[in-house]
Amino acid sequence: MEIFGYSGPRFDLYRDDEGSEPLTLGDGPWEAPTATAPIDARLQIPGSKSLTNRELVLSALADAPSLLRHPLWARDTELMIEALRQLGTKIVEVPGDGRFGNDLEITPGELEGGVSIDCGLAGTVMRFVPPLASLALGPVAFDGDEAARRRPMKGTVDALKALGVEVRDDGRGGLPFSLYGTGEVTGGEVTIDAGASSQFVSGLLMAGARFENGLTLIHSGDRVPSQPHIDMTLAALRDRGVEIDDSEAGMWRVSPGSIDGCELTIEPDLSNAEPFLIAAIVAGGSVSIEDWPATTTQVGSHLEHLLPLFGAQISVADGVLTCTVERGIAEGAELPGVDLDLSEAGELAPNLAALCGLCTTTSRITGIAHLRGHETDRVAAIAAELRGIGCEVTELDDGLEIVPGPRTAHEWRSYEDHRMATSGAIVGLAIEGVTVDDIHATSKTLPQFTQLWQDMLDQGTVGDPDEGEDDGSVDLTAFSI
Ligand SMILES: O=C(O)C1=C[C@@H](OP(=O)(O)O)[C@@H](O)[C@H](O)C1
Ligand SMILES: C=C(OP(=O)(O)O)C(=O)O
Repeated sequence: MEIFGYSGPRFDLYRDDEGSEPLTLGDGPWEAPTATAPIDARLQIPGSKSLTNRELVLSALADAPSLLRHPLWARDTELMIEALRQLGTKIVEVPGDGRFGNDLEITPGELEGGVSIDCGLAGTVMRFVPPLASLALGPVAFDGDEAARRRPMKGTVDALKALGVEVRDDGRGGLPFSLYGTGEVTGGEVTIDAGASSQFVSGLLMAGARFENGLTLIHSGDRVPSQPHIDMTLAALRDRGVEIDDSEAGMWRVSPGSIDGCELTIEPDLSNAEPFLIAAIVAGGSVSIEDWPATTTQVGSHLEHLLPLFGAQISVADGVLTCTVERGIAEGAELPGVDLDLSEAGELAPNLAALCGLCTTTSRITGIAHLRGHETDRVAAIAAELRGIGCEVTELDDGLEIVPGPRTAHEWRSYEDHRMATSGAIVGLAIEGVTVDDIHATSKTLPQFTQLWQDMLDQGTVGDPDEGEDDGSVDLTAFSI
């Protein structure tokens, strides 16, 4: 096969049509369980996708080995591991404490081309790996799922071209494309429009430290979304000894220099905790998440102030966050709608929108125009699926207006999007007869989703005499994608 001049072996990860293992989880629609009583559950959530994939990239760019404990094992992170291995990084699984699968030992190597990278549908792979691959010697081809070819890539591609890296593509600025690294990048100043994704900025900044003159990245255009994700990148770089000046809005200066190796434990994915915490609001009762970090760069921590807008009480004690409501929606609680600007926390929008669809008055979610370039056009997908359960939904320029409706049974579509799949599970708690067409989409970041969901419901209900007999723990190492 050939991708813009690159011809060599093609990736075969996760591709049924090319002889890889068939995917097993989502055969046919999944019947979303309905809540029959308030829940009382305590859960462990596997590692953060955003932290795992940043630390993998930084470990590959570092000048010494790193150890990542509790990395996320899911499609997005396995694609990242495979991409970095192909580019010359040694990544070895080592036994961890057994809770979340193996840990990872990463030894950076000379970056080498002559490979083809499967980005799947992972924004972090398609936006973080090309800047790193521009430091390799030789051609590197990039492609991904059909849906990935529709995701914006222009910020990354334009920046690499402006930095003098030879990129061959069809001019759309999307996948597929090939780049031809010479083993070094001079660096310097480059201006891009990062309005479509913060990941353009994050990917360039991480590799920028390794450019000969570092990188001064300037954003021109409307506001960059997902600022907390950029802050996460800056923090991860600084923790590894990289100097960055971000004192001027829309400009980041990364000084050239080495990136330290390190040992660290990946926090649980707080955005993946979201549907479980929302389940308490829908079913009633409480859901607790273990190992909730006291301080974090994860945008999922915004749930601590977002969920109270829906009547939840949030408490954190001894590293456990608990979301409690006195009366759940499924028990008849009537929640007024909300007005939310989610420009910083777009990744939380699909599940919150599902909750808005179960409120009793109109909600507006704004600041999410860029979600049209996520795994699917999430603005359109949320609108279509909420209409399916009887809501009246208007697509706004940068968001959605949701007028709740009669809560009718519906086959909720996932659109290959993990967060669309989990939002179907949320509405299913309150509406009998909801099925999710492809719950397997959750394998992108949480292959254990259905088991954890069922476990949450089985753990015992408030006032249940059997509560406590089963600790309800799910073996998080037992599932693979
Ligand atoms: O850098 C990251 O890890 C992410 C950045 C955000 O991307 P966008 O800025 O494209 O929304 C977020 O939505 C995505 O889930 C993860
Ligand atoms: C937008 C998301 O993913 P990605 O990292 O693929 O952009 C997401 O997880 O909500």
